[in-house]
Amino acid sequence: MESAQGRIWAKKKPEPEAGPLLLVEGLGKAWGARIGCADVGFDLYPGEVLGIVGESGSGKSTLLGCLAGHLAADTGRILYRGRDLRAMAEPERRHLARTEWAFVHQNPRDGLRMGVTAGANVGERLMAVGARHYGAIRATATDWLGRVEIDPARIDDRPRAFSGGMQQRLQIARNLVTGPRLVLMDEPTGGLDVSVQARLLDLLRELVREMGLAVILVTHDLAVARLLADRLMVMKDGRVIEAGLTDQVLDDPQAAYTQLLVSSVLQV
Ligand SMILES: Nc1ncnc2c1ncn2[C@@H]1O[C@H](COP(=O)(O)OP(=O)(O)OP(=O)(O)O)[C@@H](O)[C@H]1O
Repeated sequence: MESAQGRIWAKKKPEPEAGPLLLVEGLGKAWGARIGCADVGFDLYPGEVLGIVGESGSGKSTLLGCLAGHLAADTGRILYRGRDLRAMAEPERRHLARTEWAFVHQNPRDGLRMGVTAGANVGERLMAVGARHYGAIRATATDWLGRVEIDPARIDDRPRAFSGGMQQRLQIARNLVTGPRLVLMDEPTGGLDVSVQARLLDLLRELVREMGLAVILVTHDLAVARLLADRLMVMKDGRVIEAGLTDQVLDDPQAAYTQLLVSSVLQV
């Protein structure tokens, strides 16, 4: 997308759509005799943030991996804008992942190319969706570094010269620059100092709102879920045991397990 100024803009508000962006039904994956996740179902509308919480081993990563196509589910349907991802040919799915989806890893090293500059980390995503004009790509990368509060003067530095918080912000810029509709996030603030986490959460909240992103956010941190998520799904032993509006689930949990989770009796 090129504006009159020759810049590439990624601030894309999704046009209103009738149905959910994502509709998941009966999703399951076993690891041998062990349940990874089972019978998971939910919907997600444009602009909505769905938090997935639960203790370690409850199936959050397995579910996210199945949604992202990193893992092959055994059962169920994943309908993205009405099309079943599990029935989609791999090249088409990859194209979708590149153009409409994004994945923010807990460890920025998993989502960045550490051997190339910050500018190239952002710019190569634009090139992957067809941008070719070097000046426009660099201008957009510069804009995005500013948006994620990295000094644009550091555009030619490699990510390994950045702090953990800066690396995570760079990973976010790399993911959002192409204006995806759906972003999967796996513990995006995990492993960061509390003060760094707080600023990153503010930044994520602003970007999600401004870009109208739909987000699936896996976190074990209920404070993070409270800040970012509109709705919550609580998982235990691979199954969804409670779901609802975030405030409802956290302030008035129905399942005994959620009550324990909220009262922090459980170590999550
Ligand atoms: N690669 C694997 N091989 C075998 N079993 C696995 C594998 N990955 C996950 N599991 C099992 O699947 C179940 C769900 O694990 P999963 O990692 O999805 O939970 P989680 O909620 O993401 O945990 P955490 O918060 O610790 O990442 C667990 O019983 C786990 O032992």
